[in-house]
Amino acid sequence: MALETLLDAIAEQGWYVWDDFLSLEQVQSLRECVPQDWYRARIGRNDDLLQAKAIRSDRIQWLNSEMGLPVQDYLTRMEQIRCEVNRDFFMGLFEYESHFAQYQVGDFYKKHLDAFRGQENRKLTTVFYLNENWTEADGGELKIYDMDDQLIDTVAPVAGRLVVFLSENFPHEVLPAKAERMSIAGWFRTNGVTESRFDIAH
Ligand SMILES: O=C(O)CCC(=O)C(=O)O
Ligand SMILES: [Fe+2]
Repeated sequence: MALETLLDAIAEQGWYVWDDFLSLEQVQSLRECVPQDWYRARIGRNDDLLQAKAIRSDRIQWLNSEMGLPVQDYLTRMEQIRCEVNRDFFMGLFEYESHFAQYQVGDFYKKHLDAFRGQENRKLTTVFYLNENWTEADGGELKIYDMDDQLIDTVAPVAGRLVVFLSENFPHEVLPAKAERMSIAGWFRTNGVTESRFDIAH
């Protein structure tokens, strides 16, 4: 069962690429839920926009279950992963936040860690790709590094593929897209302390 393979890989190496997590049909119905009103992505809760633009240039829209059944189904699958990971690793993952991301031609996301300062409660990252007919000429690969800055893998953003990794352990970057690139990025979070404040649901 694929979920067990994911859990084994997280235990052994901390990351996993799950091909055909969803079928092309499911990808298509998710794409139909993608909203039109995008806004510029930020890099933290309190960052300034100019600084953010130098680091990432994609546009995002946070997922919510009112976007339709395919989105609800996606969130249900993430909930299953959350429960299994908690059962196996006692990670205490508390909730999941996720957004659609749209990279237009030239858009990128420079190397970063998802668990940024002041928000160390992002523990497990997921990225799901919605790009049918992706070819190498379309760019936008995800490069994953270890903490010694050694390249671990270069992942093509092909439709149906889910990438999962420990948020605190793997710097990564998105190479400039040469064609429109769509994804759902998400994070399982623990309850925690944010900027020295007890933070029960943020
Ligand atoms: O889209 C990707 O491949 C990764 C996106 C990412 O790193 C992020 O949104 O934090
Ligand atoms: Fe990231």
